Amino acid sequence: MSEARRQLAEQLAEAVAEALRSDLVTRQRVLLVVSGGSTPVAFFQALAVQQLPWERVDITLADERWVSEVDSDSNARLVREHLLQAQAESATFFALTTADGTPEEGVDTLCQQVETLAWPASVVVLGMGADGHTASLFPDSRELELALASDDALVAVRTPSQPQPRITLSAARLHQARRHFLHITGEDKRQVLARALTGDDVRKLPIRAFLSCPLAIYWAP
Ligand SMILES: O=C(O)[C@H](O)[C@@H](O)[C@H](O)[C@H](O)COP(=O)(O)O
Repeated sequence: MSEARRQLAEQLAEAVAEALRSDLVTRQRVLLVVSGGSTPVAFFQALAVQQLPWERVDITLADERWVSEVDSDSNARLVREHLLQAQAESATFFALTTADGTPEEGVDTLCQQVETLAWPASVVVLGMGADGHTASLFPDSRELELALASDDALVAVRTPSQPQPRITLSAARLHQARRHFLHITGEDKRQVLARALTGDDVRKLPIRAFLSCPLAIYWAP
């Protein structure tokens, strides 16, 4: 990893930890929503060693691949291996899968259970793909319009560009947060973000759904 990306991960971890500490002054419990993929690993590792009352922190995912938690593609596995460690080990993690065979079968149960978390989230940390997707709001997904419009907390998603079915927090639920961060790296994603900032069709670049509210963009080359 480049020094710039390591510094970015550290700075994002410090900002997220400070946001959680600030909300913990007035709230008994707080919620952190994180994204999966490959970018967050260094951020997770830097956040895990931050000093704060992690036993009062709920953590869940912005989205999940509908796979077993032992699968290398599992975002829950990524969180358990890199974030629920060190000081952050005592946080409460809410995974976005059930024993059901498909997200369509599990989504209603998860929609009920997810309400037990400390909404509105103190922090949502979004990633972004080269196609402008964020969470599992994919431009080529049949469920994109539903996920952009639904008031449900979670939506089951299938998309040709991804090997597994997915479940995602809806845009509405992702918007229900006090702070939003976008964590991206590299020139390709910088160019996609630049396009997203200049256009308005959210169906082509779903990250646009989060460009009309304050968004702290953490980018490094
Ligand atoms: O489940 C996921 O894949 C993530 O939640 C997804 O939205 C991710 O943030 C982007 O795909 C970027 O992924 P990378 O960090 O691997 O580029």
